[in-house]
Amino acid sequence: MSDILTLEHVQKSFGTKHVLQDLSFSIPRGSIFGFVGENGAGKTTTMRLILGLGKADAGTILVNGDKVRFGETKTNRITGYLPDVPAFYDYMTPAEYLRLCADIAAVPNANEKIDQMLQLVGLKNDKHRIHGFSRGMRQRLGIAQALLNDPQLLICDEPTSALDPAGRAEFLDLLYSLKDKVTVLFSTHILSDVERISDWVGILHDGRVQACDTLANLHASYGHRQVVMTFATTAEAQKCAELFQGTQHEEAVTLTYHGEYAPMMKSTLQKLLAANLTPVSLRKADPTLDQIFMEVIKK
Ligand SMILES: Nc1ncnc2c1ncn2[C@@H]1O[C@H](COP(=O)(O)OP(=O)(O)OP(=O)(O)O)[C@@H](O)[C@H]1O
Repeated sequence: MSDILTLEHVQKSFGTKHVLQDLSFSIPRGSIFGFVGENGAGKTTTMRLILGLGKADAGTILVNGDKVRFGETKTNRITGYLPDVPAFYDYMTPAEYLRLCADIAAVPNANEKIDQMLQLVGLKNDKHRIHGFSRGMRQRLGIAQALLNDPQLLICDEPTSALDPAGRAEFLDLLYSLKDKVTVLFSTHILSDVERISDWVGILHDGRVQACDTLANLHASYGHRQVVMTFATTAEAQKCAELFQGTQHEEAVTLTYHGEYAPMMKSTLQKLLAANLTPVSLRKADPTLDQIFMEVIKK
């Protein structure tokens, strides 16, 4: 089976508010899946349903082929969870805290495992207590805790939103380093984080996953692919803009294209040579995930 998680026609309302209207998507095993949506789109609600912490009004959720049932924790044996604001006993050292979690979850070879996890997330096994930890260190301790039971699926709810840029970069590198060990589902509204480490993306909007694909396929299906050329003179830029029906701004010309870059650029360069036009710079400008996101949610 290639999908670690499948949601089919999941619905969830709070009173009259239909948060999840018809949610269907799957997460391929081994991927780093970026679950994106605006604030209030329903990302946390979805994660709580996957963990059996909330009750869906309709639909099916399968983790590793097993049905998730509200209040039952069977599927959580293979799931690790990092909540948006992880809570710890601040008076403990990280090793003491992990020891407590390992005891509760009956993790075998706990001492060895705790050392491994602390090393993995870059925390020291020393006397420092959690209350002095930065947010980034807390997130990393949260990952160590979530990985204690060797999960197959790691779920992280907005793990980077409270971190500064350096802490975010560090945390994303850590998530990326887990790629061969565990499938990662992480929610965020920071699209550059998704571009940085995800290979799959699901875009949640209006209670549905509106697009779910590899990042590469989303780039191929949405947005305008563009090439920006600059010339030494505006006269040359104007000639180029006329030749390719591009958009000119002073010495720069933007060309929009469809399909593959290489064949398009070969024929563009041939036409430029034939017209005796020599760009002084040439830049491929593919759409960002922000642009793709805006296009998907406006559909
Ligand atoms: N227990 C609840 N009772 C009532 N409304 C709720 C409850 N939980 C969530 N909601 C509402 O459901 C909607 C989706 O919330 P959710 O926290 O899932 O969104 P989110 O995508 O995680 O947003 P954020 O990025 O702000 O965390 C919000 O409008 C929220 O107010």
